[in-house]
Amino acid sequence: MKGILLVNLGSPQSPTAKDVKPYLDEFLMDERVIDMPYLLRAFVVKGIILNTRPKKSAAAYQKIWWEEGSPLIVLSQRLQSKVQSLTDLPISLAMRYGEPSIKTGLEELKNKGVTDVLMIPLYPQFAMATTETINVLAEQLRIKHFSNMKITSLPAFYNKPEYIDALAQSIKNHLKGFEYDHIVFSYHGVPERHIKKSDITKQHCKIDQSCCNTLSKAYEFCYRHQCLETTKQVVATLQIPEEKYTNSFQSRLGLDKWLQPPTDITINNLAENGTKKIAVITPAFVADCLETLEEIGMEAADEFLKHGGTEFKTIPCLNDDDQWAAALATWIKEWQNKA
Ligand SMILES: C=CC1=C(C)c2cc3[nH]c(cc4nc(cc5[nH]c(cc1n2)c(C)c5CCC(=O)O)C(CCC(=O)O)=C4C)c(C)c3C=C
Ligand SMILES: [Fe+2]
Ligand SMILES: [Fe+2]
Repeated sequence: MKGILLVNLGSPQSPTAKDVKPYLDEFLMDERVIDMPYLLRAFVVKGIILNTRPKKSAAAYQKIWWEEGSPLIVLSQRLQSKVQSLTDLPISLAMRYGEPSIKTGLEELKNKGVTDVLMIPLYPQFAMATTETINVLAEQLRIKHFSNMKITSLPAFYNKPEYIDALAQSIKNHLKGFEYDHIVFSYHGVPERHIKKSDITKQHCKIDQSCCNTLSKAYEFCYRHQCLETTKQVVATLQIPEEKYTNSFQSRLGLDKWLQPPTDITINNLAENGTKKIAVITPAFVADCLETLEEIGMEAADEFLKHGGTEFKTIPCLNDDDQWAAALATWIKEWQNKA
C-alpha cells in the first residue's frame, strides 16, 4: 500500500529557552547544518551557541507563537489536512527536528499498512541543510526500523510549473491594491561552502555572476541556482521588470561567508536610496515561521521604515493555499499512477 510523508523543519515544543535549547541542539548538531568535524561542532554549538542563543531565540519565538502552537507546525498540519482531502492515500506529517519526528511519521504510516512511501521534503529548493539531511535520516531509519518499506523522496520542485503557478498566483493576490516600488525575493541563506560541497561536478559552482546561469548537471543540487531560477520563473509569469525586483539571502549565523547579498542590507539600502514601498516574498519557506514572521515581518519591516521607507508588505508563504495543496496532490497522483 502507498502513503505520503510530508516533512518540514520543525520547531521547539514551546517558545521558552528550556524548550528552544534541545531543539537548537538537535538542529545545529546536524552535520549538514553546521558542517564542522564533530568535536569542533560540539564545542561551537554546545560550548558557545547554546549558552546564549536559546534565550534570544525564545524571545523571538514568543513574538510569533500562536495559541495553537508554532506557526510552522500549525500551518504544516493545515496543509496536510487540505492535501488529505484531495487524495485517498494516507498522509503523515513529520519534522526533521523535534516532534512529530520522521520515525513517528513512518511508524504511523506503517501502522496503516503502508509499505511504499512518497516522502515530500517541504522545501522548494534543494540544500544539504534541508532536503539532503531529511533524505539521509529517512534512509538510516528505513535500514534500522522499516526495512520492508520503500521510500522515494520527491526532488526539489523549485521549477515545477504547478509550484511556480501557485506561488505567482499567490503573490499576485497578495499584491492586489498595493502599488509597490520594488519586490525583494528573500531566500534563507546558507554558507557558500555548502554550495560547493553539493556541486556534483566538483568544479561548476564558482558562486559568481555566471555559474548559476550556465547549464550544468550541478543544477540538480545547487541551492543558489534553484533560488535564482524560482525567482526567474515567477517574475516571467508575473511580468515583473528587472529593475523592480532583487534576490537576497537572510538568516546568516556565524562567521562563514554566506550567500550574498544579505536581505537586511539589501532592504536598508533600498530605503536609503529612496525606495518607499516594498513587498518581500520568502520562497524558500512553504510555511510561515520564525524566519518570515519575525525576521522579515517585524525586524526587517522596522528597519526599512527607520531607513526612510514608508510601506512594507510581507507576502505570506503558500501555507495551506488551495492551489499549492492541489499542486502537491497532482505530484502525488503522478507518483501513485507510476507502476
Ligand atoms: C548554520 C545554520 C543554519 C543553516 C545552514 C540553515 C539553513 C536553512 N534553514 C532553513 C529553514 C528554517 N530555518 C529556521 C530557523 C533557524 N535556522 C537556523 C540556522 C540555520 N539554518 C537557526 C539557528 C534557526 C532557529 C531560530 C534561530 O535561533 O534563529 C526555520 C524556522 C523554524 C521555526 O520554528 O519557525 C526554518 C523554516 C532553510 C530553508 C535552510 C537552507 C536552505
Ligand atoms: Fe534555518
Ligand atoms: Fe552556481
